[in-house]
Amino acid sequence: MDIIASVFDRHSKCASCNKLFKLSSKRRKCVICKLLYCKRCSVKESHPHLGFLAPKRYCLSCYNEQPSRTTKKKTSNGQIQPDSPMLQRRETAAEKEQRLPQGWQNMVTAVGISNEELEENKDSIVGIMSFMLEGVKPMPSRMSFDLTMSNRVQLLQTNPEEIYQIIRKIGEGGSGSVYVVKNSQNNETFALKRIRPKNDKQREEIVNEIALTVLSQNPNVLSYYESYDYNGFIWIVVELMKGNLTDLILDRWGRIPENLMAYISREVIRGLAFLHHQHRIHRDIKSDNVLISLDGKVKLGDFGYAAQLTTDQDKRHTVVGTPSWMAPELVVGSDYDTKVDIWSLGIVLLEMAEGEPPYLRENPMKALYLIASAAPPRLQNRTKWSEDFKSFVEQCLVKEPNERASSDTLLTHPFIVNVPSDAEQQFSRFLNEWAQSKRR
Ligand SMILES: Nc1ncnc2c1ncn2[C@@H]1O[C@H](COP(=O)(O)OP(=O)(O)OP(=O)(O)O)[C@@H](O)[C@H]1O
Repeated sequence: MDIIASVFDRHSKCASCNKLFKLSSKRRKCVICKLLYCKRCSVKESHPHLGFLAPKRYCLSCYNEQPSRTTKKKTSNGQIQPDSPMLQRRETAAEKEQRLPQGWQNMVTAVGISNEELEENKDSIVGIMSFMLEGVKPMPSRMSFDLTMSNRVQLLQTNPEEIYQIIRKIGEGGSGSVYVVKNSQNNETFALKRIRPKNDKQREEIVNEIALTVLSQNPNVLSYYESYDYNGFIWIVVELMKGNLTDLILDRWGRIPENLMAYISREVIRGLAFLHHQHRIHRDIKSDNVLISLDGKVKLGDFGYAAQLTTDQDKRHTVVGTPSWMAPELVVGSDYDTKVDIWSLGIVLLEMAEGEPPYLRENPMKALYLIASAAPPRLQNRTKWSEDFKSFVEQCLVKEPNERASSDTLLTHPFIVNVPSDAEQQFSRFLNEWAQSKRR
């Protein structure tokens, strides 16, 4: 009997309050410090998927010490190791609110929620907002990114011309030609980019471009279908668009209504925010790489210069891109990050308003010198444009990258928040009228 009692009626001391409690199972142990705690001095947390089948218990101090983002776990021998998201302490509404970008309230009122409703339901609205802006992925290591890349890029070795019939050539890029093609199996049309790599390095760059396109699939990024490695060429099949923003700008600059410029900017920033959340830089944002379709869609294309930041290399310093759109920190060879895309977006806005980027007519060397040394460019005609538009451009074109707005912050700027709800249809009508006028 004594033996049975000792098994079923063992008592232990709580490591926090010293109270004796009945030890019925190991679940009284804090999973972090491994000491025993009574019910009052510990927290039981359910597994997000397995629920009560796999709960974990933490003592209050280990539970509260967990920083919500980079949670670390103490092992029994006192070492610190990265932890699973499950161990993260739940953030309070006030903490969540602190993480929201400046001006988030504008975003809420823009979707028709009044200030009174916002005050009344602040906690739940803050919860929704922080969920929407969630999605910032942890930065991968070089090794894990290379592994993901090699798993996701598949180059078919068969002849693509057995499936894709070339209809006509769209254009010629620096690296290859782009064609409209028709898939003979389903009669759908696509764009096909055909490149003949000159050497192994260029081949590697093309595979990098494909990988970053594949990994960046989003409604504001050109859709990717498949690629082939056949007959000395790399063939990349992507969604067919009407053309690029440059074509529209060359014809209609200064006459694109401001609300449509805001819509185009919003779509570009949505694509950028998605890339930036994954610590990816496009590095060649310019009107040529913003593709548009007659149904009003706006997508980022050409990932030829895109780069993935990793824990091994969280900044870049290689000077790549197209001179007039390059950010000052990139031009001077300093370390740079995702903020270079924001500068380039500011230049795209100047293109839409004024027809071309600053310094386009200068010798490229002089252009780079001016970007680095002159005051940031601004919209020339100060009376023609709204305060919101001018302020938006100014927030993109800040020379100091740390002071330049991020893609998340720009999404909450009034210029973007006030984009009309039918802007996509308006843009589609505008493009169709433009296409018709060109046909005449
Ligand atoms: N998916 C697509 N749908 C429609 N047109 C496209 C598509 N992709 C590219 N184009 C057009 O084809 C032309 C050549 O594109 P490409 O990306 O090769 O040019 P590029 O940007 O000059 O190239 P690179 O940056 O490699 O020098 C451009 O006019 C571009 O707008």
